[in-house]
Amino acid sequence: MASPEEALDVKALPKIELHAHLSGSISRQCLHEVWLRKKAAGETDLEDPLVVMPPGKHDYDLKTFFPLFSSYIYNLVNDEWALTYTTTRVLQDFADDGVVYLELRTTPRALGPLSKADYVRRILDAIAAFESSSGARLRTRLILSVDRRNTPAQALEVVDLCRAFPRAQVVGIDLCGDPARGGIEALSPAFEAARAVDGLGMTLHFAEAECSGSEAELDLLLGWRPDRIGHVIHVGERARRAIVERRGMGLELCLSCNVHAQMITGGFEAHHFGEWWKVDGCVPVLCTDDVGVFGSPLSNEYRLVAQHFGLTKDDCCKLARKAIDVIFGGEEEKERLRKIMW
Ligand SMILES: CNc1ncnc2c1ncn2[C@@H]1O[C@H](COP(=O)(O)O)[C@@H](O)[C@H]1O
Repeated sequence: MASPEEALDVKALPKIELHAHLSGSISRQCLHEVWLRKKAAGETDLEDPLVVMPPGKHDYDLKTFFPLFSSYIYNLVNDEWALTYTTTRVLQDFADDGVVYLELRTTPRALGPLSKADYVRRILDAIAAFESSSGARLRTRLILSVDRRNTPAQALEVVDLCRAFPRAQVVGIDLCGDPARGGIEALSPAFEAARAVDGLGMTLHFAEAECSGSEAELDLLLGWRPDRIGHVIHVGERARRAIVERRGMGLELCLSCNVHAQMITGGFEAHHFGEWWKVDGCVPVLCTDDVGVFGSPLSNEYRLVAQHFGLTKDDCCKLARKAIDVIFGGEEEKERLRKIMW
């Protein structure tokens, strides 16, 4: 007889992805293709991505992970063509994995002649082109990220960009980046300004590492009144109570990322998904974070929770559907999802 997890086709299950970083979601094969083209054109001295990030290597910890972007991926995906090519491939990969709604997040970067606003525009163009030509059920909205390294002025620039694009396209703002980087009090004015933007959702990387899990930091972040929080690892009793009391807060939980990056100990069984998934008052959502780095597509995250926490087919379908409550994409999109999600 089939076990409960065998009975569920996790790939065919219509799924919602709410925590995916664009640059971290690009597959190694796709990076390799970008590299091949740039190498042939004499446009890059970088090493082959398949050498820098060998297939099958997923054990990047927080020390080795962030430099992958600043010293490698950002230097390879550094022009309009590469941005469009990689974005389109990321969308195709999510669609192929059965994702029907995606909130993709990215940190606006100026790329040569492209301003940060152009960067956002090119990604939105790629999304529109994909939606009109692919035939996939995937709908994608954008979240703009503030990196913890950003100055207060740069963070305000991200808020301005959020404001400048229609809510049908840019639906939220995020705080991401290396959690070892402190000093985020300086970013408060930006997040307070973001809170005042009509209809803009807010999600924050939250208690990702021990150094970013102090009561002072968590109080500060909760004071910005996020709608969702990501990772939620080093959370003390007080913050846990505050989260539950908010009622309906989305928790973006990234099992494979947390295990492979050794952000938690004890493997999948010890993941805090096990504590949160039955808690009344918040909405845990399975997410991939950086599927290009950690190698686990969203369908696999559902397989993992079935395997390690005994979720039945019905539990998995309910978990997937529950995410509808915390998307930033608006009522019409929620209605569409209610119709197509099992
Ligand atoms: C452990 N997981 C994580 N924690 C914190 N920040 C992360 C992250 N994974 C990715 N990023 C953030 O996303 C950027 C790359 O995508 P974009 O250039 O924005 O598309 C990284 O530079 C990092 O700041």
